[in-house]
Amino acid sequence: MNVEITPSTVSGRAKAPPSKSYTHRAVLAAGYADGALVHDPLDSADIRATRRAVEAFGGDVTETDGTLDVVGFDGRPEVPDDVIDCGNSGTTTRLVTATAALADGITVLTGDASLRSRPHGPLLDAIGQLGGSARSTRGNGQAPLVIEGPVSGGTVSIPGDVSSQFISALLFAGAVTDEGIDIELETELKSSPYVDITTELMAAYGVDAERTDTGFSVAGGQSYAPAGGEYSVPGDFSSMSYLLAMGAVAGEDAVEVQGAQPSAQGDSAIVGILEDMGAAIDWDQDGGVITVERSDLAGTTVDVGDTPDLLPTIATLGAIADGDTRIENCEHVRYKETDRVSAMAEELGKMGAAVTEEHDVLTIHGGETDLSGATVDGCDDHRIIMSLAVAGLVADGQTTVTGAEHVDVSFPDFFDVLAGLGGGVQQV
Ligand SMILES: O=C(O)C1=C[C@@H](OP(=O)(O)O)[C@@H](O)[C@H](O)C1
Ligand SMILES: C=C(OP(=O)(O)O)C(=O)O
Repeated sequence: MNVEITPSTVSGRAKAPPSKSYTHRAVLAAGYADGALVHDPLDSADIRATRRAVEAFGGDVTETDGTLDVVGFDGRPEVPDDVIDCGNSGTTTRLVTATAALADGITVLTGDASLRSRPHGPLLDAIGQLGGSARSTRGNGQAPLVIEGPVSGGTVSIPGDVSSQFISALLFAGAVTDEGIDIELETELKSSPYVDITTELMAAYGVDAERTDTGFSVAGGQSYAPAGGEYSVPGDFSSMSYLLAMGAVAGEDAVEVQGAQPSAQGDSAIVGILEDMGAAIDWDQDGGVITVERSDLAGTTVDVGDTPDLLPTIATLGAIADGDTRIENCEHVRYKETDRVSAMAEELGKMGAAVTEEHDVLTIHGGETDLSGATVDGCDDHRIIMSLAVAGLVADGQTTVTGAEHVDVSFPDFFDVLAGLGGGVQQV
C-alpha cells in the first residue's frame, strides 16, 4: 500500500497508542509469571510476534475487550514445537533469545528480511559465556538463530553500544535462573532508557534488577507476579513524536495529544527538543496531555545516543526548520529496521532537503530550499514512513510514501489518526 499526502493543516485531539516497548515487556513478563492481565496493550505486528513467542514456550495469550489474558510458563519455558517467527521485531528476537536459553532443548528464531539483517552476535556470545549455545545459521550473528539451553546464570561481558535489548534480555531471563546474571559492559551503553523501562517493568512484576558500577546485576530465583495480577501499559512517546511534529509544522489550531503520562521512556525527550527548536508546546504531566501549536522552528543539535527512535522525526523537523539541525551519536540508528541515518538522508533529499550524512552524525541544512512533494521510499520501516508523511504535510505538491502498510509494526491506525486531525491522506 502507498499513501498520498497532500499539503494540509492539522488540529484537534488524538490519543497516543500504547507503548510498544512496555507492551512487549508486559506480555513477556506475564509469560515468565504464572500469568497476568495486561490492560491497554498495543495491538500491532511486533506485539503479535511476542505473543507468538510466549505461546511457543507453553503460555497462552487471549484478548478480551482490549485486555490480554496471559497464561504464563512460570519461569520454565518449554522447548517450542516449531520455529518462532519474530517478524520485523528486534525487541522480540533479543528478549526471546534469552528466554530460549532457559529451555532444556533447542529453539529456532527467524523473521523477515529486515530482521534477518540485524545484529545479534554479542547476545549469542553472552549465552555462550553462560554455558548455553546460541548460533547464527549463517555464522554472521544474524537470524535465523539456533539457541540451546538450559543456562543457570553466571557472569557475562558484552558491548553496550550495539543494542540495549541484549541487556534487557539477559536481565529478564536472569531473574528466573538459579544463580542470577551479572552483566559487565565492555563499552558505553547506548539506548539506556530502554533498560530503565525493563527494570521499571520488572519492578512492577515484583522482580529486582540493579545497575552496578560496571554494568547490571539480577539475582536468580525470583518470581514474576504483578501487583493484583494485572498491569496497565502507558502511552508511547515514540509514536507521539509524529503527532507532536505534525502539530508543530502543520497545526492550524492546537494539536492535543493524550496518553502522555510520564514513564521511563527516553523518547519523552521529544517535548524538550521541540521546545528547543522554538515550538509552542506544553506538557501537563498530571493530566497526561501535550499541546502543541504551529511555530516557526529553528535548527538545533541533538544527541540521540539515548533516543535512537527519534532520529527520523528530528530529521523531518530539521528539514522544515530554519538553519542546521545536527543529529549526533547516531551510529546505532543504522542497526534498525533499515539504516535510518541513510534512509532519512536519501528520502528527505528526494524532497529537496539539503542533508550531510556522516557515520555518526546527520546534519539537515534547513531553510535552504522548501520541501517539494515527491515519491519517497518508506524503506519497509514504520518510523521512516511516519516521518516522511509528516514532511509531506508541508511539502509543495503531493508526496507519495511507498510501503505505508508497515506502520502496522507500532502505530497501526496512524493514517486514520492523521486523517482525523484533518491531514490530507489517501491510501492507494
Ligand atoms: O528495548 C526496546 O524496547 C527498544 C530498544 C531500542 O533499541 P536498541 O536498544 O537496539 O537501540 C529501540 O530502538 C527499539 O525501538 C525498542
Ligand atoms: C527499532 C525498533 O524496534 P525493534 O528493535 O523492536 O525492531 C523501533 O520500533 O523503532
